[in-house]
Amino acid sequence: MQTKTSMLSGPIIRNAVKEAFMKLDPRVMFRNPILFVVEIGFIITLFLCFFPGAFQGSTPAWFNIVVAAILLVTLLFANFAEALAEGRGKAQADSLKQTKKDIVANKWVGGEIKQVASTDLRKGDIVVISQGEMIPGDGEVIEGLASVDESAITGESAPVIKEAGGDFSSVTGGTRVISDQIKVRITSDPGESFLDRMISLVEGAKRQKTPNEIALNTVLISLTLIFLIVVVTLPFFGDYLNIEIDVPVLIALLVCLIPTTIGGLLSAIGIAGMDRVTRFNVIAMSGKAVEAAGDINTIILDKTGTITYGNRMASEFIPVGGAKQIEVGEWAAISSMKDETPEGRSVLDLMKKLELGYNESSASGGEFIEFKAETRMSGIDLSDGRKVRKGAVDAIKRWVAAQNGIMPTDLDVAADKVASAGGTPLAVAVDNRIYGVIYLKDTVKPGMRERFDQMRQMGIKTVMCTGDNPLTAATIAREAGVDDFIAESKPEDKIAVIRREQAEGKLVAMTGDGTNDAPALAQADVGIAMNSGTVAAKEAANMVDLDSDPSKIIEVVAIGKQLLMTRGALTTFSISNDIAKYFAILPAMFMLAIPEMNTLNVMQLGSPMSAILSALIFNAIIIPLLIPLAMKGVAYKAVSSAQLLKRNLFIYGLGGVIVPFAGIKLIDLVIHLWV
Ligand SMILES: Nc1ncnc2c1ncn2[C@@H]1O[C@H](COP(=O)(O)OP(=O)(O)OP(=O)(O)O)[C@@H](O)[C@H]1O
Ligand SMILES: [K+]
Ligand SMILES: [Mg+2]
Repeated sequence: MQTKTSMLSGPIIRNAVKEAFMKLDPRVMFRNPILFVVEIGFIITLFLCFFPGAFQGSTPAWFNIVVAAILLVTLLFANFAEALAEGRGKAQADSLKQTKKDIVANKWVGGEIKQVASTDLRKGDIVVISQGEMIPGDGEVIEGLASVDESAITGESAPVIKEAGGDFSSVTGGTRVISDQIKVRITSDPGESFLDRMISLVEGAKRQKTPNEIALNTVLISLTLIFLIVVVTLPFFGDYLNIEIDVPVLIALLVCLIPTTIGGLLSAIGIAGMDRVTRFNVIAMSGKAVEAAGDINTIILDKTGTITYGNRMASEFIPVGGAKQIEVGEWAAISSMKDETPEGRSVLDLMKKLELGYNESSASGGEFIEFKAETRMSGIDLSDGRKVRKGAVDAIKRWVAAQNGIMPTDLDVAADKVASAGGTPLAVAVDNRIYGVIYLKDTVKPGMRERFDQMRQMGIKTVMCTGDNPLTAATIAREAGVDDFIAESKPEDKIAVIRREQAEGKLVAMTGDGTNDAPALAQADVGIAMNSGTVAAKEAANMVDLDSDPSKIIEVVAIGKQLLMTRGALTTFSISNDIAKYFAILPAMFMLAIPEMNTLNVMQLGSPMSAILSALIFNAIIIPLLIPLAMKGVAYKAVSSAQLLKRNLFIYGLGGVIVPFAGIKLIDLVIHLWV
């Protein structure tokens, strides 16, 4: 993202203060029933400030004024928390909007270029973009190759190559072509582009409560209702016992008992969680996706490029069946002349490094066979009829066997040697003869084992899916420390793994970038597409990683977990707080009516009135005090959910009881000087 808005910049705070007042509008307040109850309490006490005797109460006017003031401040604090969380998103949206300028697009109509406004482009339109021009909308390159500056979207200044066909064909509106020319088919209608979606997401325009949030809200509202009923019926008991209970005191009791703390912070926690993902350069299409990430049981990972660096480089030609090393190199090179994959290019690099030559002209007139994940082979059909292939050893064996070829006895030994070192063996064959093996070297990224250990401690299973052979897969799986692996898998096998896990009731996350990953990305509960990937992948996924770093899935899960933990911790804290306040206020209430009941004053508070006001003040100031925690998230540790629950219940449950006792006592010591 272009702007990394700091957490608390001046304008954001100023704006949040203003918003806090605007949100007092009952029509806005109504959406948060807990705070709405507080607002009604405020209105009643405000009325009592002017007509203290209206409900035959005996509390003095000054007491009513102070209660009304504290209630107002409580509302403002809660509104401020939400506005602050929203503010950062708005600031980001503003800078994105600047990227989204209306420009003139060169539309390709019937072989001619027509200039139209970018806002008039529709799905299916073809546009031509040349060096220096802005790409007018999201689309897919259908012709040509260009380097594109995507820094406006990704914040990454290095240009990326976009070309027709393959996994690097998608372009985003608002990015700039910095060399060459491409023809692009537009894939989104006005207002529905990636940038549009990003803006409305960070702006919170589309922010909907997630199912988890709705469930928690329902519990909190039920609690509020129960306390409301309890408090409303109290005066009747009072009448029966001949005790007069004043309305402002009842309101103070109610506000202290209902979960105002979590009610005030709940939406801030949700917004901040999404914001953390955004700052991490991942665009989540919904809050639900972020939460689902926190509940993930299984992560499906690619081997190449995710667990390993993925720059698989040819490092050795190993001859088999009596062939010579130069022959292996020669055929490997010929099969790679038009193979634009990193693997293919590395074969030609190795030839240069070994100073081996080959007859390039023998390929002329031949038909190149592109690498496909389905066939796991690439090569060329020469004009003289010979067919040259390189590819996964089992795939080449099958291809050669189909032509009644013979298997060199030392082939498996050579392949296994490469595979057991964690490398990928590619067999090289011409028609029915296998010449040897190319050793593709790849390295496991550092720190993977620690990350997978953490995942395991969190109770998450990691499954590596790879098109590679079982031995290579096993070696890398062991080295990286994943729980399980699937070798020789075709793209459709990924979707099968996901379905199998989901059938066991598990939530599954995966990353992908190709069009053939799209169904699996859609099937997964959390699908993270790489920004460099195809339009299909990005549309199927519910998150897009702007940095195109597939291993980020691990952090996204951590952020989701942290969001759920923060919500749980603050809910626990809020509810145990309310219990503590009960012990401060209830005795005070009865003492106010029957001064002889001093034994009830367990907290030894100064006077009944200062007890009530202290509890109410504490109830208000705990909200801003917890804003940093709500926004930053609780400290995160990789342990199982059960352990987490125990730990959080202990810290936030016990803390939630102790902190208000201490806080209320402290406030009472100060205000008792006057009250
Ligand atoms: N350029 C290529 N030419 C021929 N065969 C290749 C080429 N690239 C890869 N292969 C073979 O095809 C197999 C599948 O490749 P693919 O890229 O689909 O999966 P992978 O990279 O091994 O696994 P992952 O899913 O972890 O990325 C590889 O294991 C390799 O044996
Ligand atoms: K409360
Ligand atoms: Mg791959």
